Amino acid sequence: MRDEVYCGPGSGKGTQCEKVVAKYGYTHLSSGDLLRAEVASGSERGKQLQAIMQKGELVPLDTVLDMIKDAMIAKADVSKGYLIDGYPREVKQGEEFEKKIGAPSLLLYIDAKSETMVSRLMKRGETSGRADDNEETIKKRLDLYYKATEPVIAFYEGRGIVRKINSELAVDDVFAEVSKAIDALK
Ligand SMILES: Nc1nc2c(ncn2[C@@H]2O[C@H](COP(=O)(O)OP(=O)(O)OP(=O)(O)O)[C@@H](O)[C@H]2O)c(=O)[nH]1
Ligand SMILES: O=c1ccn([C@@H]2O[C@H](COP(=O)(O)OP(=O)(O)O)[C@@H](O)[C@H]2O)c(=O)[nH]1
Ligand SMILES: [Mg+2]
Repeated sequence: MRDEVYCGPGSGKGTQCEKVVAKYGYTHLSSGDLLRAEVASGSERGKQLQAIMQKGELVPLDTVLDMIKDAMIAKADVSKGYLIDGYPREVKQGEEFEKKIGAPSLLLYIDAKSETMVSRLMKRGETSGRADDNEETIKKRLDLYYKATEPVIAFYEGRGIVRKINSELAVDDVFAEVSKAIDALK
């Protein structure tokens, strides 16, 4: 079983994923976290990634797919299922994922207004230390989200696996809706 959590920057996907892992025990893979771990390692590849992420652009498709695939394989023996956070970022990435790995069973679309996403990220930026939590990069991330990433939702809507969840509510109320969507799979 494989779920994807999907939505704009700052909509709260990381927050909801943590709660899903605590309740359901899935293996959480955040493409953004995997990329940040590579940056933190100080490797040559990490330096190139940092430059892309600081600008709010997308890292090449194969790089991210390889990282996700390696992380999935590393957990294959013990995993109860995978929760993939913030991926695919563009339709082509989703197509490649299906060719190399498989099709997801549920797509959670955690939806918030763009003003909400911006204000959450600006607030998070006060303490996160993330190089991309600043006004200029947030604007680019949002633009790219609407241009490249939102079409991914339409792509999966055609398969009937999208569950849209309003994340303007308090965290626990959002999670109640997320839980319902996951329980409906069983
Ligand atoms: N009020 C409210 N705040 C939330 C909710 N979910 C997340 N937040 C806050 O919004 C900020 C962003 O949440 P994250 O879970 O880090 O967002 P994300 O979607 O993972 O964002 P990226 O890491 O940029 O992809 C955090 O500082 C949270 O405290 C929610 O449901 N309600
Ligand atoms: O599949 C991915 C996931 C992330 N990123 C890069 O990593 C950054 C942070 O991603 P994350 O999901 O952590 O945060 P978001 O942009 O959703 O706020 C993005 O802006 C991109 O530069 C990427 O290129 N491909
Ligand atoms: Mg996150």
